[in-house]
Amino acid sequence: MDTMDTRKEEAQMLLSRYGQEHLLRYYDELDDASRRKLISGIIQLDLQAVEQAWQRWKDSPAQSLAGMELAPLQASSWDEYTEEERERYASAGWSLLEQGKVGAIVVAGGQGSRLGYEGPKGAYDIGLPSGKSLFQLQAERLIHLSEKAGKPIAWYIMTSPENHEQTVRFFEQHHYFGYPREHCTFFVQGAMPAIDEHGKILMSAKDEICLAPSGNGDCFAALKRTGALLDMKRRGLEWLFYYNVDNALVRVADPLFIGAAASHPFPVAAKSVDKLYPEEPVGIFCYRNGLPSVVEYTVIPEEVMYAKDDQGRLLYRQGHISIQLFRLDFIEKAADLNLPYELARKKIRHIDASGALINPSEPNAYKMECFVFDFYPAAGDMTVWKVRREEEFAPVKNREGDDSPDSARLLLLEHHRKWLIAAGVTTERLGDRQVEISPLVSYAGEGLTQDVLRSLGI
Ligand SMILES: CC(=O)N[C@H]1[C@@H](OP(=O)(O)OP(=O)(O)OC[C@H]2O[C@@H](n3ccc(=O)[nH]c3=O)[C@H](O)[C@@H]2O)O[C@H](CO)[C@@H](O)[C@@H]1O
Repeated sequence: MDTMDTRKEEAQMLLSRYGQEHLLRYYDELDDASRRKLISGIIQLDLQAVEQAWQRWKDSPAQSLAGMELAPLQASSWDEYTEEERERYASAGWSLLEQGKVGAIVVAGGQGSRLGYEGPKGAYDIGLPSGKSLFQLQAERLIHLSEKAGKPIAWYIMTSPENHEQTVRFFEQHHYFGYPREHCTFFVQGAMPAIDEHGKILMSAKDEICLAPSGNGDCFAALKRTGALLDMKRRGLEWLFYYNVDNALVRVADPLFIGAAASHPFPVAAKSVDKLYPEEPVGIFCYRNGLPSVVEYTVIPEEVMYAKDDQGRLLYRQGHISIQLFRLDFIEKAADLNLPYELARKKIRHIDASGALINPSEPNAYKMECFVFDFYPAAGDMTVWKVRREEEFAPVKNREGDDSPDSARLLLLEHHRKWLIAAGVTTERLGDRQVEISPLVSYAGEGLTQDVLRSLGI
């Protein structure tokens, strides 16, 4: 028996243990190169994890809440602190930045399918007068802080197998937006197979398994696998600022947040906003069996979604905006935790048993993802600060309407208008002009002197 046959037999045995033999359905039709490709794709699958996720889902789709005691998580607001306290936190944050102890990680491996954009989401131009992409806005905010701090901020960019090359090329084409290249680390997350309604793994071609990025919860394990975690340790980082690629207003590496988190004993801190309405598509912060958690918006049961407190406000109103700080010792532990995979119903292109391509217009199968917030319980407890939505949260998720490029652009421009008014510019002088202020000029509205305003043509 030649080696190819042996490898096929190995794959067959493995597959039959998990009821996935159909993946070899086309094997005999394939040429040698395709056979090799298919077998190596099969060998790399974590079939046990697929099986576990499927069983869990089948037994109880809203599994995460079964048998759990739920309680709301209260968030503090910056407004509850005195000016003095806020200054103390901000200066603690600056001190950590000046010592180079804070890095930033952007999770940018997602597919952006709701936006209907094929490229990496961070490359998206939301139509600002400057034409800056989301990545550029983030890079310039970090550059601004690191110049003030006099220390570089190590920036880690998580991509997925399907958008890695495009992402790196985008950065190269734009000369890293002026970011010092040696402080920019790209690392690739993992992928998991898509499955159908019966838990069977789908194929995207006769020699190819249908894979999708395995969720942002892979970030810490991927940091470890790729050596990026070692890089963090070498640099002496103590905290990592985590954020979604799609928030046009994110205050990357916010010194106030860093200082506040570092002044508390917990290894995880997060920002939240008050939910606008019960069905708003954001996860909700809560305690589950006494541990800090997030219930994702896709699985919030109605009785939780609409529950009110005695003042008539939403009981579970702290919306998760995916802005976190993680202490490095926590990340090291988290990198070895196996988070459960959740199933998400999506439109997935694949081939059927006859080899015909299925290109669905409605969700037809499941992707498997693990979520970063599933690490929160492991922290024991965490601090959450409520921030002003109009200052820090402008997500770009949908093609149009709420949470779209248009809504994010308007929020950002409105925010900058407020900065100008706070700097003394009258509304008469501004008129209906839309002025965009470069993050290189101002990080959060500071520094808008008369000279700067003149240079902006105001
Ligand atoms: C799972 C998760 O985080 N959900 C949060 C996410 O929802 P949302 O529905 O946006 O979650 P997505 O999983 O689509 O994406 C969140 C972020 O994770 C990245 N990503 C996603 C999948 C993947 O395999 N790899 C990867 O890097 C995406 O590029 C994006 O930056 O943001 C909302 C705020 O805007 C929060 O209220 C949700 O609780």
